[in-house]
Amino acid sequence: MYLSVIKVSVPVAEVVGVEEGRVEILPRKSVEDTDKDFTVFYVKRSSSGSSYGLLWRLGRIQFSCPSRVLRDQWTKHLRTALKTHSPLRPNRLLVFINPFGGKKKGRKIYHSLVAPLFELAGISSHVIVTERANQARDHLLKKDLKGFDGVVCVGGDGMFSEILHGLIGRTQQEAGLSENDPTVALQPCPLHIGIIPAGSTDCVCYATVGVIDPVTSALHIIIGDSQPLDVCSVHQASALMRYSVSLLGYGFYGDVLAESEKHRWMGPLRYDYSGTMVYLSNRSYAGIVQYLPADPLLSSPRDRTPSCLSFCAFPGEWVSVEGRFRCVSLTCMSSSCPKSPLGLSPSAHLADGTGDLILVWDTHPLGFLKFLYRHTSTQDQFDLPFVEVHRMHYIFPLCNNEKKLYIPK
Ligand SMILES: Nc1ncnc2c1ncn2[C@@H]1O[C@H](COP(=O)(O)OP(=O)(O)OP(=O)(O)O)[C@@H](O)[C@H]1O
Repeated sequence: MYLSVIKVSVPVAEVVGVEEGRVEILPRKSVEDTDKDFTVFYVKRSSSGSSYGLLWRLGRIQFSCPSRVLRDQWTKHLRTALKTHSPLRPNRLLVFINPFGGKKKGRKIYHSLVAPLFELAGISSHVIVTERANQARDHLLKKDLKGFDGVVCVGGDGMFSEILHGLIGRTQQEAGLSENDPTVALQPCPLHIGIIPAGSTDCVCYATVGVIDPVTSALHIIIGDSQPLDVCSVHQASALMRYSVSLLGYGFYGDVLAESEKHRWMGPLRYDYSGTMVYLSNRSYAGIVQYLPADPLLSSPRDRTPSCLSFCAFPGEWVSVEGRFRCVSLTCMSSSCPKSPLGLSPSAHLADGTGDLILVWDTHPLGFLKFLYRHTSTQDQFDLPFVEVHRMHYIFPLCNNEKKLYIPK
């Protein structure tokens, strides 16, 4: 008889938890309370599908010791090692669940897939299921947040945006800074935001984690992973309108997002429906766009580089363009999602202080359809004569009265 030995090596930083006995956590918890055994749970990279290594699962290895005393020593030392080697792991989290996001499965996703993992990792969580829009934002602006290491959002991009506004606003309030002044240097938020995807597009989750999968996101939160993000602020007449990390759109995308809000009852399908309706209306929009370009020697939207994490400022000259556009879009990240795997701007950086400005000049409907269609494949959507893309630091979109810049909620 041959015995095959499988060697598994796991960095301590990726151990999720240690339990006495023979224990199973997902899909259901089961415990066989034996004296000499213990189970180690860890982050296991899944090899399924195209997202190799991005999809994370809960790995599990059982160990048997010659005695209970030795078993207890092992579990004690492993738990201590987890504390000392992973100081960035959260201990206490504030969780907001939007029960109406996406396919309305937020509560189920959290309680069946995420809560058991948090419990295994020794994380205590205070869960709030929202009863109205902006409840999470208001809570973060006004309530006591002492003792929390982070905020978890169970929902989609709209819910993430609420939490972003709440945390940025609270941090500036406490620092005595005015968010209405576009020249003020805002304070970074001390609390991290974790996203458990349960929305319709989950674009922020996809662009930062690489997959839309609640278990993967929960494991990233547990081991204290973090990813800085550029946040763009939009001001009008000396007042803050919104913060955004993904798409700000004038023209086609702006209209699709605005239209889709009217058909929320359709769930995720509302984007396909609204996209078709707005495309069929075949509109173009007049406007003037002024922007401050980023240094092209440092990075460009077409250099196909992976995202960088450093801030790079460039004191360049303002550029102004005017005419009729199909759409003017600004994105601070690739804005990729399952419908558009490479996103609006595939080489956009997540945290370098720049955004990508995409100008699509007025063109015939079939040309525009070609541009839209290329977002669903790996074809270069910028390689069309009526499309321009620029990496920039600041923008002044001066739209005419026809349409306003659409800023997602
Ligand atoms: N209890 C609630 N009732 C109604 N609206 C809510 C509630 N809680 C949150 N919201 C609002 O619902 C909006 C949409 O939520 P969410 O982003 O979670 O789902 P989605 O719109 O389906 O997904 P995506 O934004 O990814 O397309 C958010 O703007 C949020 O402010």
